Amino acid sequence: MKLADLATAAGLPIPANGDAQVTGFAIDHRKVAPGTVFGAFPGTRFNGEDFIEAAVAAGAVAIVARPEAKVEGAAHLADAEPRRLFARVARGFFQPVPATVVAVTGTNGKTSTVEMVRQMWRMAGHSAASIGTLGVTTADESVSTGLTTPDIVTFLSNMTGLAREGVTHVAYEASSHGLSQFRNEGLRVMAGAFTNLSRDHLDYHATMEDYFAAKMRLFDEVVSPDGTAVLWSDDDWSEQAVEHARRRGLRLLTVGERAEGIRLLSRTPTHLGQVLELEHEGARRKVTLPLIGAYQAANALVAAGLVLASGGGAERTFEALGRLQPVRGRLERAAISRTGAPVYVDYAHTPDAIEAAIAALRPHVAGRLITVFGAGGDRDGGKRPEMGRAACAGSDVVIVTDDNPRGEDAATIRAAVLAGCDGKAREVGDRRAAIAEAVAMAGRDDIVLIAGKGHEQGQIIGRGEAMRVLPFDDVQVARECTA
Ligand SMILES: CC(=O)N[C@H]1[C@@H](OP(=O)(O)OP(=O)(O)OC[C@H]2O[C@@H](n3ccc(=O)[nH]c3=O)[C@H](O)[C@@H]2O)O[C@H](CO)[C@@H](O)[C@@H]1O[C@H](C)C(=O)N[C@@H](C)C(=O)N[C@H](CCC(=O)O)C(=O)O
Ligand SMILES: Nc1ncnc2c1ncn2[C@@H]1O[C@H](COP(=O)(O)OP(=O)(O)OP(=O)(O)O)[C@@H](O)[C@H]1O
Ligand SMILES: N[C@H](CCC[C@H](N)C(=O)O)C(=O)O
Ligand SMILES: [Mg+2]
Repeated sequence: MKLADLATAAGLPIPANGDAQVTGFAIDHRKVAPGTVFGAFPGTRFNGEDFIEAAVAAGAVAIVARPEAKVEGAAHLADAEPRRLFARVARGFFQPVPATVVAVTGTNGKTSTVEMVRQMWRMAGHSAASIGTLGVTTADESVSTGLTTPDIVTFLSNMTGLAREGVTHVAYEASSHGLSQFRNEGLRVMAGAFTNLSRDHLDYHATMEDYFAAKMRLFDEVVSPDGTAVLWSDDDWSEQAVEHARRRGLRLLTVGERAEGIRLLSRTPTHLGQVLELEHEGARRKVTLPLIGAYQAANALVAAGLVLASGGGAERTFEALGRLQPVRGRLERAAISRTGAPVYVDYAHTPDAIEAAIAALRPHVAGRLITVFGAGGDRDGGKRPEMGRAACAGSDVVIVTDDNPRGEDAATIRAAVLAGCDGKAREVGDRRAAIAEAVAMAGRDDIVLIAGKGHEQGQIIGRGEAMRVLPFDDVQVARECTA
């Protein structure tokens, strides 16, 4: 593909070396080969502009960078927001892409929702994939990418790879980091969903308003102008999210108790799931969801909204809700203790999520709810006491332990969590010992909740060069402790 063609498609003037063949795209200069378009972005640790010379020496034919960057020996594709321009230029190169793409943003529920959308599309006979925290998941396999939102080159090449394998439908998770760094765009997004907003990542975003604004880029810019916004209606931020979608002229599909699109009339927990009464386009429906918890009902309904917004028929879509499979590490029943207490593993790692996970289990607890959790290092420190408060308010016994201390002192993190606990929690730093203690004390009527790591396979210790990942899997450890 010629550089001139890509420039024209991106609405740019044709560069002097427009005849150059483009062979690939890179945002890391170490991945530049002859014919690469290199994106040079100022980042949090490095300034990519420092590597422009090296990229040109390695054969880059064009550099996407801010106007003030110094570029010699290659075309300078300039924009004040070079990450956005990079996505726009790359979209011409990464072809084909799946025809039906939808995205989900929100503090909690993204992974669950994209996975449910994938399952429902598959039930409708489509070749579907999801991309997010669990990696790239298709009907056959799940391949981890390390981050929730991979970098833009990985994102677009995954899309092309999936399209070449025949995948026609993709649901992806749009994290606030990903959205603010333009890591996931460059293709037509038919619908976008908003699940909720609550405290997280205030180490990266200055205020909740900034955090919300980052998420709203999904409706302001990423979803196609003729697309649909699917909005959970019952969150404190829902109305403002509706405003963003409306201002952009997107079609609206609200979902929830206060919604007009898919209205949740009632929700009745059963032993293994819940019965939902819904109203959609004037028709009342009863759905038996084989998953517990209000939060899983919310995610399932938002998923249904996305399936409808991408062309799914109502009958089939609502019927599919009854056949959803559990999402890994989200209220996953990992084991039953020797006394008969169920042990659940959940990925709750924000105050709101801990509250939601506890609320999901409460109707099923006859005795005590025993919660084991910790907070991650090198992440928003302010959420720690709030997580402690949420856990202690809703549980009968709380054990505070470690969860990926990363570059921080684990005891200091635990102390910050315990500061929200009013002396109600005990502290067991070693996560395996903490889980063992919870399981050992659980009687027949009790339930154990192990929160924070969900599907994760390791305990991250140290930072930078010193970082190590010690194998750790809450589900497996729960099984070992109950064996
Ligand atoms: C804070 C943050 O989000 N950083 C992400 C960001 O890095 P950055 O742009 O700041 O990169 P940088 O290291 O400062 O380098 C700047 C530029 O120079 C380039 N460079 C750098 C060094 C070099 O030798 N040569 C070179 O070309 C880099 O490729 C980069 O383009 O862009 C990188 C590529 O897209 C990401 O890998 C990186 O994620 C880091 C590793 C990370 O830990 N991110 C987490 C916080 C994250 O994004 N998490 C969210 C999920 C959060 C949630 O919803 O809970 C996610 O979406 O995964
Ligand atoms: N709709 C929801 N409302 C409140 N809490 C939720 C909701 N959905 C999920 N949660 C909580 O958040 C946890 C993580 O869910 P999930 O992985 O689907 O979210 P995510 O948005 O992908 O998270 P991350 O930002 O880490 O990628 C769940 O285990 C649960 O505790
Ligand atoms: N996407 C989230 C995952 C957090 C998971 C939790 N186990 C932790 O390490 O805090 C983050 O990177 O902030
Ligand atoms: Mg996720």
